[in-house]
This record gives sequence, structure tokens and C-alpha cells, in this order.
Amino acid sequence: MEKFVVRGGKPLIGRVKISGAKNSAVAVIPAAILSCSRCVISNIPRINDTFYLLDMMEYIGVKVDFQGNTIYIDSSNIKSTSIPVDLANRLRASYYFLGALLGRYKEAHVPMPGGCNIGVRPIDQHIKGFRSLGAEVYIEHGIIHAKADKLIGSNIYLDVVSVGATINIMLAACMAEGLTVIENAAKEPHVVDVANFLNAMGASIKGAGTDVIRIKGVSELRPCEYSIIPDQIEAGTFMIAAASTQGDIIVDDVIPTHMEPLTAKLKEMGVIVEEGESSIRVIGNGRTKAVDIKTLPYPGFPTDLQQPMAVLLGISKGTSIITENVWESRFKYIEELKKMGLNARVEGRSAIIEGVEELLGAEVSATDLRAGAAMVVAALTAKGMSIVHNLEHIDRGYERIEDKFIQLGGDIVRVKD
Ligand SMILES: CC(=O)N[C@H]1[C@@H](OP(=O)(O)OP(=O)(O)OC[C@H]2O[C@@H](n3ccc(=O)[nH]c3=O)[C@H](O)[C@@H]2O)O[C@H](CO)[C@@H](O)[C@@H]1O
Ligand SMILES: C=C(OP(=O)(O)O)C(=O)O
Repeated sequence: MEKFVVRGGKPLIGRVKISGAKNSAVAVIPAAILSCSRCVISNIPRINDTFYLLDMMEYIGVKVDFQGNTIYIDSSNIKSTSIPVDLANRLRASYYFLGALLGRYKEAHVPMPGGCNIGVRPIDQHIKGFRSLGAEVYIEHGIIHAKADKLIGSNIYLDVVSVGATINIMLAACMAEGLTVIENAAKEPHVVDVANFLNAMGASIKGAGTDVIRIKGVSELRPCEYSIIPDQIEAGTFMIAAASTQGDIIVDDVIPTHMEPLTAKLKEMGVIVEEGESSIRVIGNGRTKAVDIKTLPYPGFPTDLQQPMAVLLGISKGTSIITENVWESRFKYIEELKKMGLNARVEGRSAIIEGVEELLGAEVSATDLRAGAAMVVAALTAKGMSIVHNLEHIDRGYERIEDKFIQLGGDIVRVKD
């Protein structure tokens, strides 16, 4: 077990390079199964979710070679369409093996996925999509079995806007016969990125990034080279940390339009944000003003950023309300932040935060991935020493988080418990 020891209260200053997007990489890697040959994918973050997926790829017979941030994937010799429980339950994205294996082999046997414990995380919309394409799907002893003689394009209306279901249906439909239309599709940048990757392999997907996606089935997908987009959530975490520590950071290798829901809020709070072509500079500008946040599917404010944002709101002037509209149980971290002096209460789907002058260092735990990012931002912001436990959550989704903060002048060290 490892923990961070952080001495906070210093402004973060300098430049930080953003890694490839976790939620794009975790879909693109299993998607490479759809090509019967070699794909080269760059800008892949070296995070635990990537390593967990590569274990699953190797288990089914895919050859993978991960050099730096580039993965060479050779799917020409797959031997199995079943994923074992102990590999699948380490992360959420194992559900993408369903769409990818079903799409290529018309058969997949994948355990119920793991991932952050942020409420009930059903996969009924994924299953509805696969069934609509003609697959028989059932769950037995915790394993999802999907099988079809052939997949036939279909019209699928998602009852809820779901990133996972949208991507999974795209994967399964790429080589289905005829046209598949996904209505009420998710519009997140990583949905568009996966569609672009599939199109680079020869798929015919139009409309990704809008709420209607049209997929014309093709007979096969070819090898390709692809570079995935920067991580919108990692970028946002550093932008918020710049503001909360009264720092001055240039966040490099970002797509500024992906950051607009956050940029707009930071500006509303009085933070100086300057957008470049592929970078954003964030400058602390005195104590921020309280604002309300409502998490929503893209282009709304991302649910994966409300946790570090709570830190900034916690030291802002006035009362802020965060309303979590995507997950029903994503405020567990508030109790941890209270140990640092956060003045907040949770009422149903809302956290009501009364800003205090400063946070004080304390011993806290990462209750999940983004809660972990919030603890790190809070520890760097708070006066005095903090200890952050349960780093395994943070390591699922952030590449070298402490090194990047050290580069910005943060006093943070990883030590063995
Ligand atoms: C690996 C990955 O990309 N994880 C992200 C993905 O999770 P994930 O793909 O699990 O999230 P979804 O977009 O599917 O979930 C959104 C909402 O739809 C509901 N739902 C979803 C599927 C379904 O079949 N039935 C159903 O009811 C969920 O309970 C939730 O309330 O998108 C979330 C929303 O942006 C992010 O917080 C996660 O970081
Ligand atoms: C909830 C998240 O991850 P996962 O869906 O992989 O659990 C996240 O990335 O914030």
C-alpha cells in the first residue's frame, strides 16, 4: 500500500503536459480487436486501467507491445471470446470487450464490470443495443453472454444518454449488416474519438458528437495508426489546482473546446483563463466567487470533474451548490474533505458548500478515482501536511500525477505505508 505525503499551501507554477484520455484509451484498446491485423495507437496513458486492459487482451490471444505511450496491437490470432472475472472486475471498461468480441466473432462472454463505486451502474442499454442488433444476451453467474448468428443493423433509441452504451453499440455495429442508427447517443469527446478510430480502420460512422449516430456496416476492418485525444478530465484537474492554489499554470496538449464547460465556470468565478490553440493558461486571481454546478452529459459540466471543483468551491466566497445529475452516489468524498475543514452538507443529489477562508492539511482517503484527484488538489491547496491513502484508485486513471505536480512546484511524495 502506498500513500501521498503532501505539504500544501504553495502556488503551483509552470507548464504541464496532459496525457491521452483514459476514457478514450480504454475503449480504443478493446476496439482494436475488430481489426484482424496490427494497429498502432499512440498517446495512450500509462495508467493502471490501460495495463488491466492489456492483461485481458493478452489473455484472449492478442499480441500487445506497449512502448512509451504507443501500443502495438496484433489481433490476428485471438483464441478466446471469454474474459475471466478477476481480470474484468478491476475496471469499468472491460464492458467494451462485449461489443468488440461480439462485433468480430458474434460471441462474447464477459463478467459484470468493476469501476468506481458511484451508484448503481446498470448496463441495460448496452444489452438492449446488442439485442436490437440480433444477439441473444443473458447474464448467468455474473457473466454476460452475448451470441448471434449474424448481426443486423437496427434503430436503437437509448433511454438514457450513456457513454458506455453508445460506444459499445458502435463497436458491435461496425460490421453488422446494413445501417444502425443510435438515437439519444452520448456526445462526449471520447465517443467521437472512438468513432474516428473505427473510421480510420475502415468503419463507416457518421454523426458522432451529435445525438444521432449512423453506422453503415462494412465487411471487415483494416489495420491503422491512430493517436488518441488528450484527457479532458486530467486537464481540468490541473486547471482547478492552478486556481485553488493561486498559481499560474499552462496546461499543454489540450483541446480547449473540450474544456469549455469548465473554462466558463472558472471565468464566472473570477479566475483568469487564457485559451491558446492547444494549451490553456490558468492564473489564480484572488479568492474566487461561489457558483452553482450541475453535472450533465457533454457538453454539460462533466460529472468526473465535480470532485476537484468542490475543493475550489470550498474556499470560494459564498455558497455554492453542486447538483450531480449523472450518478446517484458521487458525494462520498465530501466527508473526507470535511476533515480538511470543508464546510458542506449533502442533501440527496446536491452538495451545498459554504466557502471557508482556507483548508487545513489532514489524513484522508481516496474513495474512488476522481475523489482521489480531489484529495490531491485539496492537499496541495490546504495549509500544512496531508496524507492521502488508497492511491490505487488514483493510479487507475492518472499518469504520474505526483510527478506532474512536483514539476509545478508541488510538495508531494509517494511513500510505502
Ligand atoms: C470508462 C468510462 O468511460 N467511464 C465514464 C463513463 O461511464 P459509464 O459508461 O459507465 O457511464 P454512462 O454514460 O453509461 O452512464 C450515464 C448514466 O446512464 C445510466 N445508465 C448507463 C448505462 C445503462 O445501460 N443504463 C443506465 O441507466 C447510468 O446509471 C448513469 O446514470 O461515462 C460516465 C459519464 O460521463 C463517466 O462518469 C465515467 O467516467
Ligand atoms: C467513473 C470513472 O471511471 P470508471 O467509469 O472507469 O469507473 C471516471 O473516470 O471518473
